[in-house]
Amino acid sequence: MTINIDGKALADEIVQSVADKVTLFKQKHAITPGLAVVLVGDDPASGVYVRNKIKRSEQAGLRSIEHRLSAEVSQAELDALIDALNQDSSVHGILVQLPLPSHLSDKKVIESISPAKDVDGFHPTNVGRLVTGEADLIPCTPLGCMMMLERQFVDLSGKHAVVIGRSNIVGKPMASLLLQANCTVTVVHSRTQNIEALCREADILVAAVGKPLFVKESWVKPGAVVIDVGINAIDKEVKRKLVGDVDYDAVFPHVSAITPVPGGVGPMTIACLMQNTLTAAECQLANAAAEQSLTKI
Ligand SMILES: NC(=O)C1=CN([C@@H]2O[C@H](COP(=O)(O)OP(=O)(O)OC[C@H]3O[C@@H](n4cnc5c(N)ncnc54)[C@H](OP(=O)(O)O)[C@@H]3O)[C@@H](O)[C@H]2O)C=CC1
Ligand SMILES: Nc1nc(=O)c2c([nH]1)NC[C@@H]1CN(c3ccc(C(=O)N[C@@H](CCC(=O)O)C(=O)O)cc3)C=[N+]21
Ligand SMILES: [Mg+2]
Repeated sequence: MTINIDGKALADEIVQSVADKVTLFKQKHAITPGLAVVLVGDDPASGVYVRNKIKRSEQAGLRSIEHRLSAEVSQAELDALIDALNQDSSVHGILVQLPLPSHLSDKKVIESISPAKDVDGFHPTNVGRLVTGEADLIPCTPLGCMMMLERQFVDLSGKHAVVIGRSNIVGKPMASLLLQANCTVTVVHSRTQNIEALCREADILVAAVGKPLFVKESWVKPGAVVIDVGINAIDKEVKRKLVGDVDYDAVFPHVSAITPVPGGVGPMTIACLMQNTLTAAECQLANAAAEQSLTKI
């Protein structure tokens, strides 16, 4: 019997546990953790994502602040906004929705966010800490995938994990976390030879390709656990439909567990964003307290 890994249900649990911790945090410090989301332009696909973020922030008891900028905003204007958010002590987390329009630099923006407020975990400082295993802020999508895997396995140690995709936001951090969890990790990408055979070796297969229904049943080892990160909008009889990078129906009978799309990794990403916002607020308060006690000496 194959298990459908219900990301929505697990996300509900995580958001509830964040909400409980936020209640305690507010009682103790009289501060509400704040998350600032910056959206440039109006990409229709980001609409649902942003609505879900706002809904989840409310459930978690966080303050969510939105900044919607025109698609024509200049790099200097965007830099000024991020600077202001870095300075604003009521903002604990900053997320700039990527990718940005082509006249703006993703890299420049990522590097301008204070590492302490970088709830995406994309700043080079946080990427370095992730690789050395000492990160507080871990990229939300890979973190959500790890939580689902940890539910599925007693121990990830020694499992062969194959990650399809090597982007900075999903594939690379995912590979780092799996390695940290003592998996043997293979990363495959568009230049990989014999990709199907490599994937068929996987005990854990993580697909982050961005190609609808890319992974077929012949790509999976019987009994494998499959995590489908892909979110691809396809048009089906006028209605927009979301499908993953994995051909769920074809793969399902052969594997021991698989995440659906929608309702899998997506909701977990947002739940982890809530958790990272609380973590960021906790770390900022602890750092402020440490600085205070230093100035007293
Ligand atoms: N559920 C969630 O919360 C999130 C979902 N996503 C979704 O995950 C998917 C991946 O996102 P992201 O990592 O940003 O995508 P990118 O486009 O940045 O990266 C895709 C990766 O897949 C590889 N790839 C592309 N084509 C092939 C191929 N034919 N064979 C093998 N490898 C290939 C690329 O290889 P190369 O490097 O050689 O070009 C690249 O490394 C998308 O569908 C995205 O929408 C993304 C973020 C969050
Ligand atoms: N700085 C930055 N950080 C990100 O984390 C980031 C980003 N930019 N840019 C875009 C991608 C994509 N992404 C998604 C998160 C949740 C869902 C999600 O909740 N999906 C729901 C369904 C949504 C629907 O119904 O359309 C699901 O899969 O069930 C989708 C996509 C985060 N990203
Ligand atoms: Mg760009």
